[in-house]
Amino acid sequence: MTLPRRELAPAKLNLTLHVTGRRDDGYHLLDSLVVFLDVGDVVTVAPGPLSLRLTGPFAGALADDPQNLCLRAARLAGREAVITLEKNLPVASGIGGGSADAAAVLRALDARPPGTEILGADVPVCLAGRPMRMQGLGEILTPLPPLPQLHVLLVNPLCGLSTPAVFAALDCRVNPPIPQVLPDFPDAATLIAFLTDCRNDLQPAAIRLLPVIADCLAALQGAGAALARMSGSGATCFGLFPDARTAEDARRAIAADHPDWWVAASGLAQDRGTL
Ligand SMILES: C[C@@](CO)(OP(=O)(O)O)[C@H](O)COP(=O)(O)OP(=O)(O)OC[C@H]1O[C@@H](n2ccc(N)nc2=O)[C@H](O)[C@@H]1O
Ligand SMILES: Nc1ncnc2c1ncn2[C@@H]1O[C@H](COP(=O)(O)OP(=O)(O)O)[C@@H](O)[C@H]1O
Repeated sequence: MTLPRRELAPAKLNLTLHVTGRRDDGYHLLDSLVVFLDVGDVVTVAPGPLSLRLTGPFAGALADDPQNLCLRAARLAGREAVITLEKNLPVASGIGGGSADAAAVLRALDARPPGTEILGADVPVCLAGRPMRMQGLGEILTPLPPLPQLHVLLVNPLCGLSTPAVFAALDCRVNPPIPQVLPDFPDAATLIAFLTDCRNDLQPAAIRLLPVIADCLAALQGAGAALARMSGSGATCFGLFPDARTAEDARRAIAADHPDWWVAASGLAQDRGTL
C-alpha cells in the first residue's frame, strides 16, 4: 500500500428482518433481505502506524476508542494503517455503520482475514456489498435477483436504542421466514408489494422501548411512502417512495417538521458485484 485509499462504507438497509428462531446460546436466527444505499461513511487508509482520525457530522458520537471497528478490523487483518473515518451515519442506528466501516477498512487494505463476523454479524454482508438474503446470524448469504432502483428516505430520531435490549424485549422469537423462493422483481411496485407482506420482527419491541419510532414511521407514511419500516434493531426507519421527486419532497417536509431528526434521501448503491 503506497497511496492513500478511499473506500465508501455504504449504509446497510434491512428491507425485511424476520426473526425465525433462537439458538441455544441465546442468539436469534434471522432471515433478512439486505441492500446497500448511496449514503454512507467514508474511510481513507494511508501507510503508517495504526491510528484513527474521526471527521464528519457524527464523529463526536464515537469517543477516541481503541475498540472502534475500523481499528479492530485493521488489527484482525494484522495490518498497520493511518485511518480516517468520515462518520456521516448516526451511530448504533440499525444501518450497519460500524460493520460497514470495518468492511471498508478491510477492502482498503485488500485484506479478507477469516472470522470477520467477530467484528459484527453484519460484517460479512457488508464485505459482500451487494443485495443479499442474509440468514443464520448473518453468515449465510445468497445474492438477490436483480433489483429495480428504489427511492429511499431514512429517518432517525437520534435517540439511542440498544440492540441487545431490543432482542431481549421480543414477544415472539419464532416467526415465519421469508418465502423460500423469491420471485423476480421487474419493477419497484412488484418489489414493494412483496416487501409489504414481509416484516421487521424487531419493530414492535423497538417501538415499545422507544415510542418515537412510531412517529418516524407515521411521518414517512404521511409524506407518501408506499412502505415504511424500521431497519435492523432501529431506530432508523425507511420509507420507499414511488419516485425521486416524492422522496425529496418528503425529505424536505419531514426535516422541516422535525429539525432534531436525521433525515436523508438515498437510492440503492451501485452493485459492487463482488463476493
Ligand atoms: C440486528 C442486526 C440485523 O442486521 O443489525 P443492526 O441493528 O446491528 O444494524 C444485526 O444482526 C445485529 O448484529 P450485531 O451488530 O452483531 O449485533 P450486536 O450489537 O453485536 O448484538 C448485541 C446483542 O444482541 C443480541 N443479538 C444480536 C444478533 C442476533 N442475531 N441475535 C441476538 O440475540 C445478542 O444479545 C447480542 O449480544
Ligand atoms: N466505526 C464505528 N461506527 C459506528 N459504531 C461503532 C464504530 N466502532 C465501534 N462502534 C460501536 O458499535 C456499536 C454499533 O454501532 P453501529 O454499527 O453504528 O450500529 P448498528 O449495528 O445498529 O447499525 C455502537 O455502540 C458503537 O459504539
